[in-house]
Amino acid sequence: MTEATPLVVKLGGRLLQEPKAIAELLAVCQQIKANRPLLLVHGGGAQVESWLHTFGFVTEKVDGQRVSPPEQMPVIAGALAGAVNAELVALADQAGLAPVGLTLGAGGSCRFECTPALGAVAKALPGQPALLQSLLQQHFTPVLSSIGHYDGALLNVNADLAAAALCQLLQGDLLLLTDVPGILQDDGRVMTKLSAAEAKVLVAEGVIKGGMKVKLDAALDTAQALQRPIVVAGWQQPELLLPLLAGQAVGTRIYP
Ligand SMILES: Nc1ncnc2c1ncn2[C@@H]1O[C@H](COP(=O)(O)OP(=O)(O)O)[C@@H](O)[C@H]1O
Ligand SMILES: CC(=O)N[C@@H](CCC(=O)OP(=O)(O)O)C(=O)O
Repeated sequence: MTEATPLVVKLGGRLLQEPKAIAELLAVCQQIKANRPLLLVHGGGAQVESWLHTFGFVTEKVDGQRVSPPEQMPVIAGALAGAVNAELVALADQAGLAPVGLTLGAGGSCRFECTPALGAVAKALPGQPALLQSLLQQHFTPVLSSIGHYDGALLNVNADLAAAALCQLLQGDLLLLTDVPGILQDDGRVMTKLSAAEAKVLVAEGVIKGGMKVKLDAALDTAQALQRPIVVAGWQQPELLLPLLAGQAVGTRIYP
């Protein structure tokens, strides 16, 4: 990965429920930020699930994406753009990252392509880079939730797809951190490399599915758009992130 190219790191929601792991990861982020601009994008699917149940809603996912009726959006946004974003900003501040909490629509950073079959769900597309570039130039760390908006209404975007759009916007590198050490074969081993053609076969065989299929789509789309590999890796071993960024075989590198 090139020096001074912005790095977009996506954190899955379950990481934010592990205080020790998030503290260790943010300490590594501080080291990364000493060398290159850093932007964090977070999920929070587990937190959304818990909030929706507390408010008496039933919720389901279709192909890894949450069906989001508009009447559930205040709760979904309350969890993602409210509690989870504010908590991550607080922890990132403590770690010295100078964070700025934002949603995807801030400064027109993303545009949105709605998926009406799933309710208020949308895919994010790259929009205007000026706000994020200006924050990065001033050494802030933008911290984005995956909440968007269109026509005055809130939208729920899968956080991997949100990170992909932001990475394409900034022509950056993308690191998708999740609760498994990479994309796994059916025997449980991590695949160190994966091409678009190989991925197609593994999806057809049902080896890659659900949330990992969405992550794979986000990675392939970005790898194709920027003609550079995208990494899916685990957050459980933050000590491997600096070697990963130095080019060592950690997690799964996805090639266009
Ligand atoms: N081939 C695969 N390799 C690894 N994980 C997979 C695979 N297929 C499906 N998964 C599932 O995808 C999950 C990661 O996606 P997701 O739950 O959306 O993570 P996150 O919340 O970090 O975005 C894994 O925990 C696993 O249950
Ligand atoms: C449309 C859609 O599926 N939105 C996701 C947004 C959060 C997310 O992606 O969280 P993780 O990264 O922790 O899975 C959701 O509601 O769960």
